[in-house]
Amino acid sequence: MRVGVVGAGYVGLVAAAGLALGGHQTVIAEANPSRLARLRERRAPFLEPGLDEWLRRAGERLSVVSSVREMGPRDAIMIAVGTPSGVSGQGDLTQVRQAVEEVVRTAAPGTVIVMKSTVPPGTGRELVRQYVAPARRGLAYVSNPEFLREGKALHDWLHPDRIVVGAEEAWAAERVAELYRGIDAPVLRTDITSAEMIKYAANALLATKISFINEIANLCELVGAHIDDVATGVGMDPRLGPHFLQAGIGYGGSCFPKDTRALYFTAAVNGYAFELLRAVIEVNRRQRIRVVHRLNTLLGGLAERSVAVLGLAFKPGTDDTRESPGLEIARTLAGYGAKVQVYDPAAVLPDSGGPPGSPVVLSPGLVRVASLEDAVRSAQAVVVATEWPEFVEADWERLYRLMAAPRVVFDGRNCLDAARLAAMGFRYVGVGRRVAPATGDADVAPASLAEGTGGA
Ligand SMILES: NC(=O)c1ccc[n+]([C@@H]2O[C@H](COP(=O)([O-])OP(=O)(O)OC[C@H]3O[C@@H](n4cnc5c(N)ncnc54)[C@H](O)[C@@H]3O)[C@@H](O)[C@H]2O)c1
Ligand SMILES: O=c1ccn([C@@H]2O[C@H](COP(=O)(O)OP(=O)(O)O[C@H]3O[C@H](CO)[C@@H](O)[C@H](O)[C@H]3O)[C@@H](O)[C@H]2O)c(=O)[nH]1
Repeated sequence: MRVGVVGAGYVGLVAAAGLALGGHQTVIAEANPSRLARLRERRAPFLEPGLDEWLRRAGERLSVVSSVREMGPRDAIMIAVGTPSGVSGQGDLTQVRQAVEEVVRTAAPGTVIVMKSTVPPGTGRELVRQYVAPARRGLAYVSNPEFLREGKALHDWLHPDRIVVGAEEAWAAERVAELYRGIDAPVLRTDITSAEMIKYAANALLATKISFINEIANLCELVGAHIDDVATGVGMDPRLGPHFLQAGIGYGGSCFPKDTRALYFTAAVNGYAFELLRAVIEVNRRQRIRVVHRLNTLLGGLAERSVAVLGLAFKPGTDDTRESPGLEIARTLAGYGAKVQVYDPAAVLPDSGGPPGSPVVLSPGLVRVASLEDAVRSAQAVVVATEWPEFVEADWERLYRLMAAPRVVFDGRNCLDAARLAAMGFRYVGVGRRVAPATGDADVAPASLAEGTGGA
């Protein structure tokens, strides 16, 4: 088939490369000049393991243009543009509206418009009414939400749990299912609005699991239970499952924060107060503040204290810093007068042009440094915000020597060996984790259990 893709973000680019490798003649339109330049060199404009290789392998079957009108006639055009949070938390549909308008204006009769962007339930119906139906050119609109994860996007493209196709016309749904020929996954046919809702409900439920386990972890600290064992035991029930029960400083990224807010907003404008989702969002916000509260207690204040924050990417395996917990915590600490050094092996900050080779001052009191050692040197406390292997496998004895007293390690991802670090003399603090007191250091466990547990 001749396929077009609008927008070369994670979803658009992975889809375009995947469709080309699946045998479709694919053209991708990207409006951002720097992203476009990278694509023309067959390089992905962001970190996604294996994607450069896919772009090379796609060869002639994948071409790159700067706008929708250069695409030529297509059987299907996928829209994969951004849907960020608007000022009130609603899904900002500016890019989507513009893309749909361009497609409707230029597409050949009979083109199927495939919505890959995450748009609030009800959006597709409105777009059809406003743009697609009045064009009267036999265009069809299909909702086809995407469930891939950053860092594992190629695997997820090839092995999706399901392909959701929300359509009014059977021929259009069949054409979309045909795009995925060769991919072994169940195809779920629904109406447009239900397909849109599936995407939000899935993300909201995953976010709920995270906030739930974080609240259980906070409670573990108060009653003296160990979240690692609790999560393992809970996850052994197949009705609950072991996934998304990792306690820590909460979820970040380009999807969960904005999609939970957008669903909450959609409920609100439809006259429904989605209380459970409100709590999920609030718990996630507090989880980040708790770190600041805990350090404030353990360091006897924050002003002039030296803190290293390790991890700016919202999770390992990506360079994406959208809604990064580490970045927010670092900014908050600096705002309270701490001297904060941040380090991340891959993260790209939009305003500083990428990973630095030398220290970059991000704002007063907040410096991004180029190595783990530089970050922790003279730091009184370290916050592990992203569980990069470089941090998990670090020589913590060496880091101990570089740091200054009281050598607090706040393990925001529960990814370090708590007992080992405590035995080395660190003041280890996890999220819902009990630490056995090291010999001769009996205050480690009570301190990590007793302080900062009030829901900041
Ligand atoms: N990032 C993910 O892991 C993920 C996973 C599933 C779903 N989604 C959803 O997919 C959508 C895209 O998110 P993303 O993170 O992949 O992308 P993104 O927001 O990083 O990038 C979107 C791209 O579209 C381009 N663009 C916007 N309007 C355009 C136009 N008219 N013509 C050409 N290019 C245009 C922008 O320049 C930008 O490069 C969002 O709705 C998101 O919620 C994202
Ligand atoms: O048990 C867990 C699991 C995840 N996280 C955090 O949750 C965030 C999101 O993680 P993940 O889901 O792996 O990353 P994304 O790439 O944002 O993918 C999510 O968001 C995408 C965009 O909608 C969806 O397509 C995916 O299915 C959905 O997993 C990250 O900050 C993680 O650190 C936790 O705190 N605890």
